[in-house]
Amino acid sequence: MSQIQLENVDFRYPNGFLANENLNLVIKKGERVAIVGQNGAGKTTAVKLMNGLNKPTNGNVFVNDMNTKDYTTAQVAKYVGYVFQNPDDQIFNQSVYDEIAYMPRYYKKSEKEVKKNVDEAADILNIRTFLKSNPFEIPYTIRKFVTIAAILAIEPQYLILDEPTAGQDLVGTKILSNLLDVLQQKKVGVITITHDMEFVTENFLRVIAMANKHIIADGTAKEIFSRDEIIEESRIKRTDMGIIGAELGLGKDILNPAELVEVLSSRIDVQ
Ligand SMILES: Nc1ncnc2c1ncn2[C@@H]1O[C@H](COP(=O)(O)OP(=O)(O)OP(=O)(O)O)[C@@H](O)[C@H]1O
Repeated sequence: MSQIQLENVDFRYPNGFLANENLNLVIKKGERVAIVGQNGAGKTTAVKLMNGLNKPTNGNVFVNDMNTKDYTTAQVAKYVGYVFQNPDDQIFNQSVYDEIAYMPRYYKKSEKEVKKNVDEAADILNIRTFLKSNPFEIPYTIRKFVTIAAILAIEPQYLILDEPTAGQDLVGTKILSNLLDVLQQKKVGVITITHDMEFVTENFLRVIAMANKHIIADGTAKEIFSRDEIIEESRIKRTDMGIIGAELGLGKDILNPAELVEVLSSRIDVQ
């Protein structure tokens, strides 16, 4: 069965610090999930469990039918690709082309297939003009797209994005939204860690809120944002439209401008 499953998972770092406690979740093929929550809640630690970079110290993580404990990270990462929060932790090749080609070559694809993977991934991220560039000489935001393309080129079943919109302007954020649409068509699941609630409410139906090592809520964006105790405990912020809606007493689950306008116009009609 194609899914990621965390079953009673704890993760303790080698220094003894317990970063995740009793995590349980299932993410199905093609699902889009946003993981939100306070700094240090354990979000990055948790997603690294999903692609085998971290192995649970208690419980089990399954990717499809593979228990990650029994496989190398490279074997798991073929199915679940993780894009690092900081591109400089990921990039090490001297050209953008070689950086994107690295994993397909690692998996012993022919150069013809490698080129196809590189071109496709570069087109989705709008970075074809940079293929010959040295990745260390291009802007940070483009470097971030290079790292996403490098993981996309593996053709994973799931893509994990860690803070993808950080530092991106409107055009960059639109390229990311377009990426999500392309991945949806290809039935590739997407798991995003983000502090950008506008990005969450515009692109994600399912939201997992974390606080202090735990998953404290798992539901639709509407369910999560309408609950004050979840917002407070996970220290997330409602969207600007959500704040205005709540201040006006129009409810706590308004997510975007269209919903605010809809609620306001229905009130005006009634009067
Ligand atoms: N290698 C490590 N060794 C020990 N502790 C670590 C290590 N990496 C992270 N931690 C600790 O684990 C906790 C969870 O970190 P993690 O990066 O998973 O949080 P996060 O929710 O992703 O935070 P942020 O939003 O700030 O990125 C933090 O207290 C962090 O200091």
